[in-house]
Amino acid sequence: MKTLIISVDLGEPDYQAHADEFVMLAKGAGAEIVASIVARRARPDAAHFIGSGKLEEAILVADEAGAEIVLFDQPLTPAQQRNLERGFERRVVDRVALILDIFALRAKSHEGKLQVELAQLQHLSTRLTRMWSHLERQRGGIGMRGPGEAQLEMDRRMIGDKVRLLRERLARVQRQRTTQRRSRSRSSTLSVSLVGYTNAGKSTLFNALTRADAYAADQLFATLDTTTRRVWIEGAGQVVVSDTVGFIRDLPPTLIAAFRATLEETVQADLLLHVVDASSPQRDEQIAEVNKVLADIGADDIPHILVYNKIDAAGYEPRVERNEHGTIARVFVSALGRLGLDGLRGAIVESGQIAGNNAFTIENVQS
Ligand SMILES: Nc1nc2c(ncn2[C@@H]2O[C@H](COP(=O)(O)OP(=O)(O)OP(=O)(O)O)[C@@H](O)[C@H]2O)c(=O)[nH]1
Ligand SMILES: [Mg+2]
Repeated sequence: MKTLIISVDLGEPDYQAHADEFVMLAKGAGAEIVASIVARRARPDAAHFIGSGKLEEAILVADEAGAEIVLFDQPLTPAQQRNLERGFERRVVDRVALILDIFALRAKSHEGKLQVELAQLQHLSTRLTRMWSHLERQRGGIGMRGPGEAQLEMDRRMIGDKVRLLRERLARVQRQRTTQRRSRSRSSTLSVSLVGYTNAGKSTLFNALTRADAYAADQLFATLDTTTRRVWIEGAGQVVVSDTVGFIRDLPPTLIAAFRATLEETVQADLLLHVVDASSPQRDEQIAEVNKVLADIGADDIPHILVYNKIDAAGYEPRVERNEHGTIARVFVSALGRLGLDGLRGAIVESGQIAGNNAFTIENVQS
């Protein structure tokens, strides 16, 4: 779809990196970018986010480029979105809706689809509610009780019903998953979750780690989400490795809420491999962002290793770094170039012994 991108430079030092990331998001959603516009502002305008002069300019650009849709690189208030749509006479999609859209595209499992749909409806319903309360102030005025109001009330009720239905279905799916997880944790297999910023290379690393032992019996976990595999690692035995959803700056709260159950699966892991794109200039900011979400879902006390990936592009050699206590803190690898993977396996074995022993003790106490 022919797309106009509007990004806003609010004077942040890493504006360019944010703008580049948004272009990646847009392309990920299937946008064909035919034009882009940068607006520089000290602070957002309440009505349109960008100033009215800039808006006029952007409308001209959109017309000339034949843009069918406008992607806006910021979260918009419902009023801003409405005003912009009126000006452009096109659909305007903000950063939050774009992220939700990509999740909808990518969701494969039944549960994932339900979670995204729930987040989308909740995003939509806040917009409806505000439109509604805006009208409510005018209630009683002559001519204000027309079909528009009835339509809104109907939309609102329908969304409410749908949200309730989705919640019930999700609860059912999640109960099943908890049962599966319990039977898994009863066996003393070590569970390792790959977490990290989106595009850090988690899936590539997941494939590199699991395909190396492709003979391992996948069928045992046929009922699990496709992103979990069982592999044999010399010294650790059977290890359950999970690839997880990537994190991103400004992850919409509705999405975190909807995905809480999936994310909480991470909390159940014995060991986290926090995958970092070592070649990104934004890597420290991305590490902080991931740590924030981990803390948010209560996973910040799980033993973890920072895996500096893409060393081929960053110019590092494979190596294993320990902290001042002698514990492995960072492992440098290239998932794509298959460098440093033995070092990583060794780190999993070593860290897994500490983490796994703890898990094992707790299980012994319980039984
Ligand atoms: N140069 C280089 N590129 C890599 C390496 N590992 C992964 N990539 C590339 O990085 C991109 C993202 O890789 P993914 O494995 O999809 O990243 P991810 O963390 O799973 O991303 P999300 O699923 O979006 O969160 C792909 O184009 C990979 O080919 C590496 O070691 N070196
Ligand atoms: Mg991935």
